[in-house]
Amino acid sequence: MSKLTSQPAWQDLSQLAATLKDQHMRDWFAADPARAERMQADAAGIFLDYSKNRVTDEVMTALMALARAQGLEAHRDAMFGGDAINNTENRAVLHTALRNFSGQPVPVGGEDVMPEVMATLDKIEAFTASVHSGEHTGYTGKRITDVVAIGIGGSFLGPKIMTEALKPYTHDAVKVHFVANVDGCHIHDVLQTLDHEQTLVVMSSKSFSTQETLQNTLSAKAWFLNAGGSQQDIARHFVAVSSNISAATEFGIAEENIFPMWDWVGGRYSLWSAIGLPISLALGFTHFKRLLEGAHEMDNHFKTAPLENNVPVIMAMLGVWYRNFFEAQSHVLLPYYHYLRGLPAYVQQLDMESNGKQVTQNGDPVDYPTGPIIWGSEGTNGQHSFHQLIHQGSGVIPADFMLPLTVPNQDDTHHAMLASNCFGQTQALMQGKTFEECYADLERQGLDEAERVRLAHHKTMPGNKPSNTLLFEQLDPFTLGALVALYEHKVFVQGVVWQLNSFDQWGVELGKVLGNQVLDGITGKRDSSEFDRSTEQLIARFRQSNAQR
Ligand SMILES: O=P(O)(O)OC[C@H]1O[C@H](O)[C@H](O)[C@@H](O)[C@@H]1O
Repeated sequence: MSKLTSQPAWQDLSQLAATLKDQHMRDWFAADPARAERMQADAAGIFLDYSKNRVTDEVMTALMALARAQGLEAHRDAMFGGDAINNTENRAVLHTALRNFSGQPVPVGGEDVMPEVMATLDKIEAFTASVHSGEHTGYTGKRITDVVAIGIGGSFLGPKIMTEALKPYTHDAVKVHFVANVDGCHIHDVLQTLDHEQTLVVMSSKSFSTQETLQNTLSAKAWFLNAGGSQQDIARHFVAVSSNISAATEFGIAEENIFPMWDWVGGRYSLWSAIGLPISLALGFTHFKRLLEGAHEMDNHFKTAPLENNVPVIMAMLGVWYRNFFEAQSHVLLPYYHYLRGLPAYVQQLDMESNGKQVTQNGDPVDYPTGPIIWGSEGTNGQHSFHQLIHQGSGVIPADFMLPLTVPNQDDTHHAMLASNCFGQTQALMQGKTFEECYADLERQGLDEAERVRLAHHKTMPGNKPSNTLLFEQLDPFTLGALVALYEHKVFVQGVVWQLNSFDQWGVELGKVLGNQVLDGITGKRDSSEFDRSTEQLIARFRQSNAQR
C-alpha cells in the first residue's frame, strides 16, 4: 500500500464512495434547500457552483483532510518559494514569479529573479509599442502589418488560445498568425498570403532545439530571402524567445532580438513569460499585463484561502474523488463561449503532460489512477454530438461548464439561449429522467404497454452525472488570466495528492528523440535495419513513394 492509499482520509473516502454510490443528487437537492448556496466559492471574479457533484459535506471534509495529509500547503509554499520541486530536472517551478506584482522578491538559488522578470516585461512592452506605432518597420521602411508566431506545445498553445479567447480586445495594428505543425501546409498557407516587407516572425522555443519550430523558422527565412530580403535585413524581421541564447544567436538571431526566459519556467506554463510576446503584439501590452494580473490574483487566492474555500483546491479534490473512487477516466471541459473554444486543448497539455505519470516523485510505481484524459469543446455544439455519452454512457465523466454572464457586442437573444443551454445541460445531467417519467410520456403519446416498456428503457437517463459550473462577468484579460491560473493550480494540487513530479515530461522527450532518429533513417543517414521491423518497413514504404516522385 502506498503512502496515499494508506492515509486514513483515503480509507474514509473509500467507504463514503461505497455508501454514496446508490444515492442520487436529485434527492440531496430535494432534502437540502441550502445545498447550492453552501457548495459554491469565488476567486478573482470567477464563481464556482460545485453543488451538482456527488459529494456530501462529509466527503468534502475527507477530501480536504486527504489534501492536508498529503502535505498540500507545504508543497504549495515550496513552489511559490522557488524550491527545486521539479526533482528530475532539479529545477524550481516559478511561472507564478512571472506574474508576481506583489513587489516581493522570489529567490532562486539565493538570487532574486524579479529584476530580470520585470526587465523582460519592459522589453516586451517597448517592442510591442514600437511595432504598433510603426517605429519598428520592415527593411524597406514599411510598417509591420503581420506577425507569424512560430512555436509548438507550450510555445504555441498558450499564445494562440489566449489571443483567440480575447478576440474582442484585438489591437488593429497587426494581425498575428500562429504556426506550429511541421506539416508544410501550415507555414506555406500562412506565408503565401503575406508581404515579406511587412512581416515579423516571432520564433518561440524555450530549448531552441524543437525540430518543428526550427524547420518552420528555416522555411520562413528562406521565404523572406527568396522574396528579396537580404541576410542583414533578417534582424528587422526575425525575433526569438528562448532560454537558450547561444543556440538562438548561432541560428542567426541578433542577440538584441532575443527575449529571454528561464529554465524555471515549464513549457506548459510559459505563456506568462516572453513566450506571451505574440499575445502582447496581438492585443497590446496593457491587455497582456491584465492577463498576468488576473493570474496573480488567482495565485494570491490559492496561497491564502482556506482549503475549504479554495477554488483550485476544491476542483482538484473533486477530480481526485472521481478519478480514484468512481473510476472516471476522463474529464470534459465545456466552455459556453465561442472565443474560449481552445481552452480544452490548452488544459489538455497542461493536465495530461503534467500528471500523465505512473511513478511517484521517488520513482515508486503508483497503485492508483493518476491524471485523467482531458477533452471537450465549445457549447452548445457538443450537445448535438458527444454529450450523448456524458448523459447515457456507462461511465462517469465529470464536466466543467463555463460561461461569461455578458459578452461584448451582446445579442441578447443569442446569449440567453447560450446560457439556457449551459444551465439546462447541467440540470439534465444531474436530474436525469426516470423510467417512470419516460413511461408516462410514452403513455401520453398513446403507445401500447409493451412499446412503453421497451422504449422507456432506452429513454431513461440515470442522471447523477457530476458537473461544476464556472461563471464570470466577462471574459476580459484579467478573468482569463485567473481562469488559466485556476487550472494550473488545480493540476498542481492533484499532482501533490498523487505524489507526482508534475513538471517533467519524459514521454514527450522520447518522441522528440525518436522522431529525429527516424528522420535520419528516412534521409539515409542511418541504416533502417537499426529500427524494429515495423518501423523499418514504414520507412521503406515512405522512401519508395518519395523516390518515385
Ligand atoms: O519551447 P520548446 O523548447 O520548443 O518546446 C516546445 C514543447 O516541447 C515539448 O514537446 C514539451 O513537452 C512542451 O512542454 C514544450 O512546450
